[in-house]
Amino acid sequence: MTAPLSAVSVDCPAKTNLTLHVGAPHTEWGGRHELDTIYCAVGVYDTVTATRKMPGTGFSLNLEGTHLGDLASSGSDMRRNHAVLALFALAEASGNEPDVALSIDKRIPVGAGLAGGSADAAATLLALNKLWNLDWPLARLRKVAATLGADMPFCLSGGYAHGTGFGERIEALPPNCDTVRDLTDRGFAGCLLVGAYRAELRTPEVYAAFDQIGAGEGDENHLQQAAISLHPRSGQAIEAALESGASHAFVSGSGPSVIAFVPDDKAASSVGLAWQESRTVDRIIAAQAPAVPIVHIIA
Ligand SMILES: C[C@](O)(CO)[C@H](O)COP(=O)(O)OP(=O)(O)OC[C@H]1O[C@@H](n2ccc(N)nc2=O)[C@H](O)[C@@H]1O
Ligand SMILES: Nc1ncnc2c1ncn2[C@@H]1O[C@H](COP(=O)(O)OP(=O)(O)OP(=O)(O)O)[C@@H](O)[C@H]1O
Repeated sequence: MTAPLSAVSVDCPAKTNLTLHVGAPHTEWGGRHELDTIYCAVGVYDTVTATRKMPGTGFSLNLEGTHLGDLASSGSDMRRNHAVLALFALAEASGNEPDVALSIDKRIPVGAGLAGGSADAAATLLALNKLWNLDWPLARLRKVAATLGADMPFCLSGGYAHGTGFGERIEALPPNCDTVRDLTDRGFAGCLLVGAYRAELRTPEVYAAFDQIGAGEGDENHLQQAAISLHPRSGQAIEAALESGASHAFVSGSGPSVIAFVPDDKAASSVGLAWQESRTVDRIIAAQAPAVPIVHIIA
C-alpha cells in the first residue's frame, strides 16, 4: 500500500471559442442560452496546488499573481472562488472532507472571456482526483463540473472540443480528426497573441446585451458585437490585428480580451507593434494553441 499523496498541482490552460453560436435562453438551465461552440484551450496557464491539511482544519486559499483583477480586493469572498466551489462539490460527491490548502498562481487574465475561474475549478477537480486517490474517469468529473459552470467541463480536458447544451455537453475533437485538420489548415492552431485589459466584462451582462442587439453580421462569435458595445477597444484591437497580418482576430468568449492567431514571427511582431502603437490593448500575452491540462505529483 503506497503512502497517500500530500500535494498535487495542475497547470490548466485558458479557454477561447473559435465559433460561438448562441440560441435561445432556457429556464431549465437557469436562463442560460443554448450554445453550439468550438472550444479551444490556449497556452496561458493558471497553476492550482492542492495540499492535504490536518483533518478537521477545513480549507484555505492562497492567491498569487500580478493581475488578480477583482479577486485582489479583500472583499473577494474566498468561499465563492470557483476553485473552492469545486473543492466543496467534489468533497460532497466523493464523501471526502475539504481539509485541503488550495494555492492558485494566476496568469489567466480575470473576467476576460478566457474562463480563468473555470480553469481553476477544473484544475482543482483534477488535482483532488489524484490527491484523494479517486481516479474517477473524465466523464464522472464532468458531471460535477457541469453543476459549477458552463465552461468547466471543457476545461477538464482542453484541446479542441465541440460544445452544445449550455456549453457543458462536450465532444472532444481528437488531433487527427477532419475538423481539427480543417481548423489547423485555416490557421486556428500554433502561435497566437492575447490582447488583455485591466477592464473586466461580466458574462451575464454580455449575454444580456446580446439579447438586446444580437450577433454582428458574419461574426463567428455571436457575443462579439455585444462585448464590443460594452468595451469598444476590443473592436479597435481586432481591426488593428487584422490590418497588420493576423490570420484571425476575435473577442474571446464573453470578452473583453481579444485573440489574434498569427501565422509566423513576422506577423506576431507586427500585430504586437500595431497593438502597442494604437494602444488598443493593455497587455499582450503570446501563447500556443491547442493546450491541455498538466498534472504534477508534488509529494
Ligand atoms: C461565454 C462562455 O465563456 C463561452 O464559452 C460561456 O458561455 C460562459 O461560461 P461561464 O462563465 O462558465 O458561465 P456560467 O458561470 O455557467 O454562467 C454565468 C452566466 O452567464 C450566462 N450564460 C452562461 C452560459 C450560457 N450558455 N448562457 C448564458 O446566458 C448566464 O447569465 C449565467 O448566469
Ligand atoms: N479562481 C478564479 N479565477 C478568476 N475569477 C474567479 C475565480 N473565482 C471566482 N472568480 C470570479 O469569476 C468572475 C469571472 O472570472 P473569469 O476569469 O472566470 O471570467 P471569464 O474569463 O470571463 O469567464 P468566462 O469566459 O467563463 O465567461 C471574476 O470576476 C471573479 O470575481
